[in-house]
Amino acid sequence: MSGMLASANSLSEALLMRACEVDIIDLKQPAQGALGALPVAEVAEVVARLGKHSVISATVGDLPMQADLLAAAARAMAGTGVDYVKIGFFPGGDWRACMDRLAPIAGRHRLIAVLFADTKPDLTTIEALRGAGFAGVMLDTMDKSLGSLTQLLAPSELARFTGSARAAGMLTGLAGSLKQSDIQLLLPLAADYLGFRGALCRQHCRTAELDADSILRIRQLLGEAGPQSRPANAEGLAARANQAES
Ligand SMILES: O=C[C@H](O)COP(=O)(O)O
Repeated sequence: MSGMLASANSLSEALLMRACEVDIIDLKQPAQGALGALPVAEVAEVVARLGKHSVISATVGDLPMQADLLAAAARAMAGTGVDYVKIGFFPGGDWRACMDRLAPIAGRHRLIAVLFADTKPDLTTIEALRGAGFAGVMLDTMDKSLGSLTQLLAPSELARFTGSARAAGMLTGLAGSLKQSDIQLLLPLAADYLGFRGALCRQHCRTAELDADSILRIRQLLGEAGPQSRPANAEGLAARANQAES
């Protein structure tokens, strides 16, 4: 069984995600890239409003692989109190130096490394990430125009990724323009979570408005995770969101 990570770009989107009972509310600004960041103050506000009852992650942005820059961004985002800080490992730069610089932060906060399937990452990186103290590793896509993760990598390659991450004792996540139809294919891989943004939005456009029915449908396809009954449609959801607000 895999949980559902859903990317939200504001407090109001995060409240909707909570009402839909997603497992991880992932704070990011999709308009600013694959891992576009929200301002630290906005993330802190969402954590203050939802943090007690929700698991929250946040991205640090599409940053170049410069150790000092990444460490400062990770430290600032971790300071908001989010449960997980997601850090993209983009092509170029010195990954080893970045991991070394992030290791002391990983000792105090849960860091998730994001590798990009469309850059053909070397899976031996997973072992190095574990050594640096990262809590998890996720596979996503950098160029959203290339199609979904399942179009870029064969099931055997995805299984090699989730298997390596699990063997390293790390949390595993899969994402990258995933569609509802990808879920059945990915569930046997038993990643800890599947991540979504585009598929939760109108016209499957990751910068567009969220579509509550799509969120609920994906939640349903991933199986019942929470103890409460889940609203079945957008009207039930609106009632739940209003309760959450009050
Ligand atoms: O972390 C998950 C991502 O936000 C996935 O975004 P996407 O479905 O638009 O590729």
